[in-house]
Amino acid sequence: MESNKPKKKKKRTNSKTKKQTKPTPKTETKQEKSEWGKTKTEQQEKLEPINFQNKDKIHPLTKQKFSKNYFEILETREQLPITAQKENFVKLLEENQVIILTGETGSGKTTQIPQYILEAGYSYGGKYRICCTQPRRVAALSVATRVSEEMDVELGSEVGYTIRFEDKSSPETLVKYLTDGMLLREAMIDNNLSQYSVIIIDEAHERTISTDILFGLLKQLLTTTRKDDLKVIVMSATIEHKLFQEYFNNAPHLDVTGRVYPVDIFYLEEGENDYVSGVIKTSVEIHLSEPKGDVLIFLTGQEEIEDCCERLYWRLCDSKSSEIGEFEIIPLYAALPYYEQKKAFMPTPDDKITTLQNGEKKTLYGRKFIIATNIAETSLTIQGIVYVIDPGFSKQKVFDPKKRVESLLVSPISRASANQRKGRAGRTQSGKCFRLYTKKTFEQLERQTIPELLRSNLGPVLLNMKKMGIINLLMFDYLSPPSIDLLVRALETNHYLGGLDEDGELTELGHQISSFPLDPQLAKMLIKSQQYDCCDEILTIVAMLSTPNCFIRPRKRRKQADQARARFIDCNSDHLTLLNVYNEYFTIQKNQKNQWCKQNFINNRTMYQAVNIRKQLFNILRRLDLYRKSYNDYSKNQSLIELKIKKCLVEGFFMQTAYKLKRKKYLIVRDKQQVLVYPGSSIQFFRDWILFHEFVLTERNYIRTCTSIEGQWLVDIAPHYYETSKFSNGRVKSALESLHRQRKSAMEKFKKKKMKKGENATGKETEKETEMGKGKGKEKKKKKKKKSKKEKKKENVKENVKENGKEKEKEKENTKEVKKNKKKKNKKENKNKEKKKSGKKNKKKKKRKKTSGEIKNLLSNENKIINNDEDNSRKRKKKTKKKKKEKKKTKEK
Ligand SMILES: Nc1ncnc2c1ncn2[C@@H]1O[C@H](COP(=O)(O)OP(=O)(O)OP(=O)(O)O)[C@@H](O)[C@H]1O
Repeated sequence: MESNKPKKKKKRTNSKTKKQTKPTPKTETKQEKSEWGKTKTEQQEKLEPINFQNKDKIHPLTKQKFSKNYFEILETREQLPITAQKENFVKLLEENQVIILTGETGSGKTTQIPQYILEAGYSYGGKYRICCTQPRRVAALSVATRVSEEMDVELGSEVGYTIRFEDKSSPETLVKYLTDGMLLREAMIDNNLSQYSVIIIDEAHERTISTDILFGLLKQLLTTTRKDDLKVIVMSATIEHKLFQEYFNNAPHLDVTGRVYPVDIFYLEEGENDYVSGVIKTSVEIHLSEPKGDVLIFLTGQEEIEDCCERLYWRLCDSKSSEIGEFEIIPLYAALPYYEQKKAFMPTPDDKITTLQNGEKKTLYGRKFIIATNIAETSLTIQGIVYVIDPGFSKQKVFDPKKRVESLLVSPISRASANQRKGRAGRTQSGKCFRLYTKKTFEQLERQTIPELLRSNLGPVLLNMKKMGIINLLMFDYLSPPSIDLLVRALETNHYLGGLDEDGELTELGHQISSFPLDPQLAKMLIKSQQYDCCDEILTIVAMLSTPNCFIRPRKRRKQADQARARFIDCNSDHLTLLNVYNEYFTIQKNQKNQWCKQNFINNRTMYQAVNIRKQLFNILRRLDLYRKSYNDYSKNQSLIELKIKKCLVEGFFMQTAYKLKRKKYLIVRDKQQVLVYPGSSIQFFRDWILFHEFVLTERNYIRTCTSIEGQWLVDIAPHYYETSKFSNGRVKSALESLHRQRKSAMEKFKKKKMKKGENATGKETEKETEMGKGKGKEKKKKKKKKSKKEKKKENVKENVKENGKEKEKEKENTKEVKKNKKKKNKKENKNKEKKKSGKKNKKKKKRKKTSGEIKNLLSNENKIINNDEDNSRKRKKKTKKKKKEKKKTKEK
């Protein structure tokens, strides 16, 4: 991975073309033929080929001498099967707008095609870029690194990459590798993708949501705004090219045959039940008996990989053979930070030579075992990989639009995936692929992976599509159209969330949500956090939720791990437990963090990643002017902030709630699915209402990462979602009805108290009552508000908690009821007069008792906030006064 090329100290001076570094869209292009497949534009006549094989051996871009490394790599590049097709490809590109390119794994598509396009002049003297998408971050990064070496330039200059939370490109960049998700995000800002002259969609067989939406978007651009000056190439080793040819108006197909090194495939004779044990057994056999070469193993997820790493380590150590070669076991999955992922590309341990009992000398090979998810399945070349072990499974997203639940299921891979996995061997030398299933099983696998668009929750991507200017989502030209159910559900959830208005148009909130590379629920939580005065805490929680589980629970030390974890636990909330972990981690000194993680059974990598993500999210929040430092100090005022945090969680996740049936057994609110709280949850007090982050489908239905909430918050924060008319009869409906009733009476009482206070202040109680009843007291009320500072504060806090406009509705309802209950009120008011006489202190106590006893819901919590806020502000004022006095004294002295 690491470049052997000596690092340049000085920046090179740019050639003439370099002056036009910042790519700008070409606006004046005259088209001779606008028909697809055969276009020749004015631009194409202006192609400026770049000659990398000039006689002077001077680099055409850097204007420096080529390095030695360049020529060495050039030799291997020239042996790639794609080299024979170079001229053919360039000619096809000249004549067509779209090309479908297929070719064996390792034939040179990803690394060579962008270079051919650049050499042919499609950067138009540096005005345009060529980009190549990858479904995975690690692939984008490693391929960009390789191509920068092949082109003999620094990574980040002429060749760069952009992945989520990381951009290594510059205005000089001519060839850019980026994830398909990042290209989509770019399309949200620049709908025409005008900086690119050629867009390559690589690994098209993966059919990720982003790739599929890009297909539709590019097709639209090719017939409208970019019909004259954009070219698209669709590439893969394993696609059904005809499907793409038809979709892109009979675009030509170019197939690159042949590969450099062969790969032998081995199947099991009988199926393997426990594939992880199968992997360990095969790995040990390879290490003990196979010739030199590293091993790449495919498993389904982080936990499985970490577990397998540990088991394989002990199995190799316990190996009966007296001596074995050095070995290193390296995990590789998406959540690892880059410096950890890079270990997969580091050199293999050295061989050892041992003398056998009969005096013979034997070489014990050093070996690397890389245990990866399917992030290593496509585009990657890891030098030294000779053996691939493929158990035939991966985790796949499955969304049920009726139940509204998305889960990751361990499922059999497709034949296309199996061939990609095999293709990770035989890239720099010949290889072997051990499939831990029978040949018959292989033949029964699906040909292609089912497109993600057909089996995922489209909610997160929908706002992005809107932002890209796709007006009618139902009529969008999908390569494989998703079901109406999926689309309607996505529209509906975004509408409930407030991202889309009644007409399906993006709201201001929707625009803000789509600015975050997050699920809309998480983004909304972040946006709303300012309102609840807990930006810092929510930033941390969102960052922690965007990383894998931070708690480690090794098989042999589970008890110790659980004891260590207990320190962080919040008995009512997994979210707050995560916050506790992060807060403590943050206070630990940098050089002691690793040790602290070990002691506390916390995954250091996860924490490192959370810190990084938090920084990025903080920057976005600040850029949108939505960040406000949390006013209260969490460590000092925990219960108040916890309340605010929980309400803020409800702002994002009010659609993911459940109602208690039995202890750990809940019913998902809208969909009536019975679920259990995940066994590892921190929650110990199982309240009536619970909010969850994830639905996990294993042999049972679980909800994971939960927080106990007050039901009243749901009807207060999302009354539109919790309208009882939307629920069928049952427990949940009757619980909600009772919540709505409580809410009404709570508001009524709240109103009354407000009124009473006002009346007490002026001594004209009955007058106000009647005026309020008639709805004429607004102006007088405003004047009184000005008089009373305390009341003002209360209202500010209350406004924060309520949703826009809801308060007005509540007031209307209340004024109607005030009329009806006039007589009752008068009686109570008389009682209150008596209470006032009995002194202020008693009065306060009684009020608190009354509210806590009668209203367990929102109102009591609001009052708590108000009271706490008041107390805090009083304390603060006292403190500042004291400080001022002290300062004065010191000055006087
Ligand atoms: N980092 C690297 N180190 C050494 N050789 C490499 C590296 N990357 C690529 N190669 C060489 O370049 C060849 C072509 O790689 P490339 O990724 O372009 O193939 P591909 O056709 O796109 O394969 P796939 O379909 O698997 O993505 C590899 O087979 C390998 O020989």
